[in-house]
Amino acid sequence: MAVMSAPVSTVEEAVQAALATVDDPEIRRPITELGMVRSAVVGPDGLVRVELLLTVAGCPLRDKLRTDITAAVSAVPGVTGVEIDFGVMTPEQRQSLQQRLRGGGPAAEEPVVPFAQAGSRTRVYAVASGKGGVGKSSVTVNLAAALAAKGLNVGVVDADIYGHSVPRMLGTEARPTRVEDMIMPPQSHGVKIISIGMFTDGNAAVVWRGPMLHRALQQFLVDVYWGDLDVLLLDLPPGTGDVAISLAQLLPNAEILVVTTPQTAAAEVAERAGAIALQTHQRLVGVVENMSWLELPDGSRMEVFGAGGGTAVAESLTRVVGAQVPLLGQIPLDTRVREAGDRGTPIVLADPTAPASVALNAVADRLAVRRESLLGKPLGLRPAGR
Ligand SMILES: Nc1ncnc2c1ncn2[C@@H]1O[C@H](COP(=O)(O)OP(=O)(O)OP(=O)(O)O)[C@@H](O)[C@H]1O
Repeated sequence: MAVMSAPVSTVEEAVQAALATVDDPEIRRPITELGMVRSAVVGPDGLVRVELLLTVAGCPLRDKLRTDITAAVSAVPGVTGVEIDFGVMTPEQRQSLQQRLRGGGPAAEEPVVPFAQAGSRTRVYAVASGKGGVGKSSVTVNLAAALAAKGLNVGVVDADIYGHSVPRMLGTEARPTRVEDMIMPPQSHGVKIISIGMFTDGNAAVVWRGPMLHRALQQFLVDVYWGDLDVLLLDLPPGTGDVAISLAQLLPNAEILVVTTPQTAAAEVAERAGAIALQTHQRLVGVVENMSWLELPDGSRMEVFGAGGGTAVAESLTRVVGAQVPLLGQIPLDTRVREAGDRGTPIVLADPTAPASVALNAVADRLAVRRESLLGKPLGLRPAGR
């Protein structure tokens, strides 16, 4: 009995379906949806020729695309081999991709910050500290990694003009790529990252004056393709300055998370952060005390930097703003926090059972709650007994 080969159209459909499972590594949407598959032809011998259009010439992720496409298409029954020809999108094709990513509409006249729109479901947290070196960036990257590990879509804007240590702490040296005037953020440990350091060559000390900084921040929020984020964290420079004011203008709905050590001149920090929040009408989501104590081998705690700073800041802020500002957590001093950061894998991922990780995860849990109000929304209740 002759063996019937599957009709070609079916194989072609299956190849299309297989291609639709391949995401562009940067944009994280199916290549078929992005208009990147120019053609996919199945030859009579079962050899599939795919013509793929890259968004930019010399796309660094070309090999990854090749591997992913080959794996997906080879798995289709009837396919004997896969050949991929790479081309590059024309400016028109890139423009139409950009429009598709922006939701169909033409580019707006006025830059629109998606997270500041009324319907935005993204919770925005600006992580601030009174002074440098208290572990603001460490807290930011650990919260980001913890939230991503919980399955949330998370982005981080590293706006710390003095430090920009976020990419290193999250283990990426990748540079963002551009599609027309959209910027694709690198991703690491499931977190999308844009850092002010990615736009300055090497470690060149750049003097960021107010207007320039405002434009940079605006670009990070408007031109970066963040996709649908659940949480956006911003690592602010220490102290209060131009960035805080820009932030308030660009993201009036951002909530401020204050990081302090037990020793910090609590009243002073609280007063300053509180005054800014009052001026800008931003909500203070809470205080994280970092470097709270060092656990000694006998289980006792050594309070290296004193005690009570976090509570004092939270109480003082509560008084200043007239609304409850909670102490969200106390993170112990632990050399593993620094080592994990230096290695590019935050401690919440590298050593999830360490007390510092447990404390950071508990803070992340409190921040993970969706901003959506329940008013007028279906509650999705299940029948009793299920
Ligand atoms: N809980 C902790 N235990 C041990 N080391 C820590 C802890 N938190 C932060 N560190 C270390 O302290 C140093 C300063 O932390 P980090 O860079 O996060 O602070 P920062 O407030 O963001 O500083 P800046 O704003 O000056 O960049 C880093 O080397 C970091 O690894």
